[in-house]
Amino acid sequence: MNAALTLPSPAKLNRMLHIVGRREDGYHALQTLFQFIDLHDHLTLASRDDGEIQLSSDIEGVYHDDNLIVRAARLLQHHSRTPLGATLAIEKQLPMGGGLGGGSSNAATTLVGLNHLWQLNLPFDELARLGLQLGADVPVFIYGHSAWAEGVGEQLTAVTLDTPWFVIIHPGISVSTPGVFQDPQLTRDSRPITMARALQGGAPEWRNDCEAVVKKRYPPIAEVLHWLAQHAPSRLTGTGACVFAAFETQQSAQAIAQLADQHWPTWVARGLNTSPLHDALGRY
Ligand SMILES: C[C@@](CO)(OP(=O)(O)O)[C@H](O)COP(=O)(O)OP(=O)(O)OC[C@H]1O[C@@H](n2ccc(N)nc2=O)[C@H](O)[C@@H]1O
Ligand SMILES: Nc1ncnc2c1ncn2[C@@H]1O[C@H](COP(=O)(O)OP(=O)(O)O)[C@@H](O)[C@H]1O
Repeated sequence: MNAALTLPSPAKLNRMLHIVGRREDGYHALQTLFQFIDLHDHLTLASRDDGEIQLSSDIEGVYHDDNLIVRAARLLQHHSRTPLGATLAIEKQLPMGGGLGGGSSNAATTLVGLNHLWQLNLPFDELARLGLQLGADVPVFIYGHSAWAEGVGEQLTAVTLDTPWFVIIHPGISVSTPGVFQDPQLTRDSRPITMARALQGGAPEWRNDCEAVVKKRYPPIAEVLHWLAQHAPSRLTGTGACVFAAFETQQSAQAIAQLADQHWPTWVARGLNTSPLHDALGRY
């Protein structure tokens, strides 16, 4: 194996998420604010000359060929027609299917990392277009900046958000994203707002339109939202299952996290405006 790159693959939060329509293909038009947090997986990538793509570490419950890391590597290999392959290893910290975007982030880190390792020099726009084939949230992880997103999340405008400390709680169950989007009771007609309005923050704009349906379908998530709301405004990220609240200081976040941790897996993480992936890549 040639020299390896080890890169972080961070999580995101949806600070707010509105559903403003439904497209003809059944996908929903969103307005959302994405922010990265300093919680991440680690992906190690090494180039190989035989053209093989191998993920050397398994993720429980995900077949090798279905893994977004493998799919992203194969997609880039095919697109660029490189004769090179890669050996990849993932050290997973982020819970799967928790609304933290771990799978999309892994795909983005793979695309950005292999673009560097294989010396393809493809621009981020091209990687983002490729990444969108793998998941709606991949492009934001490619560009690596907090963003206002529209469409299905692919129309991105970089923004600068406040960077509080977040308490993030996993209610211990997984949410079916298609189930939430198919629910007849889902709010899908929120009035579109401007980015400027969204950036003013605060209620009523900083809400997640998936929350009502998710609470109805998954009582344990309703319980966590209710518990956390006793301490600070609590919100769902993406379609869940994770729930978060923002705190001004690390100490205040840690105090609440200690209480939550007695019942549910809990993390304290700082909000970021640039992705740790891009910070790390700059060091290579
Ligand atoms: C809504 C978000 C916000 O970040 O939720 P999270 O996945 O992060 O929780 C994402 O954009 C989700 O993106 P992603 O996770 O890639 O969604 P997919 O797996 O492609 O979607 C699963 C299914 O949900 C529905 N779906 C998804 C996204 C969307 N904008 N409209 C939809 O209707 C579609 O039925 C789709 O087949
Ligand atoms: N490398 C990967 N990491 C996480 N999930 C993956 C990966 N590859 C495929 N998946 C699949 O994608 C699903 C969504 O994962 P994830 O992106 O973590 O959740 P979410 O979209 O809720 O934030 C997982 O349940 C898993 O089946």
